[in-house]
Amino acid sequence: MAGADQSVQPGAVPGRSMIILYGSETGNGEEISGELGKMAQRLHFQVVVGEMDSFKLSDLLRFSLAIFVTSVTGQGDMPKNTTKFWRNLRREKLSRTKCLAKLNFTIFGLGDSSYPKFNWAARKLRVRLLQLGASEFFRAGEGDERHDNGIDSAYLPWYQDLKAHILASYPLPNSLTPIPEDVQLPPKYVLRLLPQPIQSNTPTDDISRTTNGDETVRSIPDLPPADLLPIPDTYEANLAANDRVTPPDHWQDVRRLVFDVKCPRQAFPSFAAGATAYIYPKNYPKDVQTLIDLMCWQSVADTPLDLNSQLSSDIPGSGSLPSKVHVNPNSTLRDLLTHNLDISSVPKRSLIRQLEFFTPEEMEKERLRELTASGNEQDFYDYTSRPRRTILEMLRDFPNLKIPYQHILDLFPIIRAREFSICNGGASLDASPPYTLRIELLIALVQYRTIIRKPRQGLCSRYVRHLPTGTSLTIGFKHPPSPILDPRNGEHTRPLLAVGTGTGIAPIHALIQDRQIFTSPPPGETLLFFGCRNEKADYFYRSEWESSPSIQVLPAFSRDPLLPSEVPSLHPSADGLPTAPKAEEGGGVPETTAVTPTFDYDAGKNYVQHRIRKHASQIGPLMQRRPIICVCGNAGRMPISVRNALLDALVIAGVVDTREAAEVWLSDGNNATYWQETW
Ligand SMILES: Cc1cc2nc3c(=O)[nH]c(=O)nc-3n(C[C@H](O)[C@H](O)[C@H](O)COP(=O)(O)O)c2cc1C
Repeated sequence: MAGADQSVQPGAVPGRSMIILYGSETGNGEEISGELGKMAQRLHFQVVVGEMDSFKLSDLLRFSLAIFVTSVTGQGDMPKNTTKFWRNLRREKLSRTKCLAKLNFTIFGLGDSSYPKFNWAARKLRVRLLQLGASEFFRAGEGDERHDNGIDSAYLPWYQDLKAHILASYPLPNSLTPIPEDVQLPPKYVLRLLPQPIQSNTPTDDISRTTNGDETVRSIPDLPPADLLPIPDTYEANLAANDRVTPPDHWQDVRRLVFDVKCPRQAFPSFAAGATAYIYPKNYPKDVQTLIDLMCWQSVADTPLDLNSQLSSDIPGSGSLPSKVHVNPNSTLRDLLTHNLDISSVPKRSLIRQLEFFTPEEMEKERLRELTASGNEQDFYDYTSRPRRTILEMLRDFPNLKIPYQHILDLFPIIRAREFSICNGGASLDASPPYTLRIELLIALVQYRTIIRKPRQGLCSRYVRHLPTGTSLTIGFKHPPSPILDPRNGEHTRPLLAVGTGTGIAPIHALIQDRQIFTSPPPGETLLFFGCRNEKADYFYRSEWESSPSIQVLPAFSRDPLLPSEVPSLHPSADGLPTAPKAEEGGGVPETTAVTPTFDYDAGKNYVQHRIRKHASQIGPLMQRRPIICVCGNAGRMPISVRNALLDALVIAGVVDTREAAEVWLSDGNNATYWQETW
């Protein structure tokens, strides 16, 4: 086993223990927690890393230090895998105690500053821990996805400072020094083969063997196998439609997927607009075979693995496998690589750091070290994220690197479920028996050329592209922490001010259909700003909007030629705004001198924010009737530009006098509900 002799059992110093708890939706927080865990091991801590929900409050007090890492989801909400922990922490009866007085903690938050509630999860958690008497042993850190280098911009310096602080404040005994980076830590999970070769559960008609002289040649199927994995809280779904909704010559392939699901109806309540469905993509058999050949795993690839024995004793409750790895009985290495391990994701720093132990070649070791060295962030970015290089491609660049199959669970990331907003609601959720639920998704397939001119497809996009109708797959649902529409309170009569771009129209469409169920009293009016590229290519649901009298749509086609009358100018007062009567003339729309227009990156273009400013006088009265405001679509600059435009609209329409007052007005839940879902 290459490099295994360098492995050292880190001698944890008695009384030197650390717990790292994370809340994470898409894996960024989990990745950071893993890195912090390795740092703690090198500093001779006995360390435990796990999701917040896998711990009890009392567990915390058994450790000398605790590090919390959490991202944010929804509208400033805690991630799903913190729900139980957070509920316990917030119990009323704890408020009168200092029950965490013995806890020394620090916290790192992951967020996106385009959301109004930036890093709220970490901030809320920190405040509560302090309320309960815990001490902060090191300053809190906050990462921002919007920064040029994403979360790393704040995380990397925070990590370095934290390490130095721990070494200074919790010094090692004189006899010990930190375990150097070039010494391999023992793996957390070690795979073994089952002693008796049993037939793999991979269908033999999928992978047939033919004999070519002495050699056995595997014929590799084109598409991933259809076997379903035993994933808790998921349901079997039948793919009823997989239609391209953009014209074949349009740059983007957008699919409408329809699933018929057999699930207890309470698993998907009515009025669930804002809910998402998640599906698990799979790797393509050819890629899996390439990796097997590269790593010389041919002789073990199809032998069932012993997945029932204790592979890890590290994480309480994790059992034998990492909690997110779901397997069928008698699974093989090939099965794990097909269904569970994300070999086509961009390699993370933690993976690259470990790879040097599996190549005997000094040049390769050096290059791997160089990539993750402090100060080399640009090189790392240029090699990994910029060209969207995959793990498989990276391994090809290091021909002497051979990973022992036993270590793969420790190295490769786990394939995560991909989450999509459900785009239907109301009566359209009813399915014909034997199914109980019909849901629809609108998915833009990810395909592009990178700077190294390689065509790229997202793992899920590639999986969905060729998925035939009639395929059974595993599907799960997530509901927003609080419903957008609460039918008990007559919420449907509130006006809806929706801003959607591209497939961001999905949750808005679901909400509109949910509202249409009501007839007496009927739903409130809907004003929809919809942004897309071309009127003829990606104006989703156009016919529905046009045939519905209670919905007014104001589309912005960013790539279609603008009519001269529509060319937005830089100043909002000249931005095609209707000439407003003076306030004293009874028109209620004041002069616009108080407005500070935001000269966005998009000046001179035709985006939703321009439409919003242009139609400010229409938005004003609607704002005064406690609207539900939904902003959905691409993350990036859109959500901020839209919020700025809405603030301008409040001033232009005379609802408030200044931008500052508009900020206060829009943040007050009594005036409007602001619901943002951008990705
Ligand atoms: C649906 C959704 C909602 C989000 N809501 C917020 C939010 O309210 N505030 C914030 O600061 N970041 C928000 N984010 C950004 C995430 O916190 C950020 O992308 C983070 O890196 C995700 O880390 P994770 O992979 O560990 O979940 C949101 C992201 C998504 C996809």
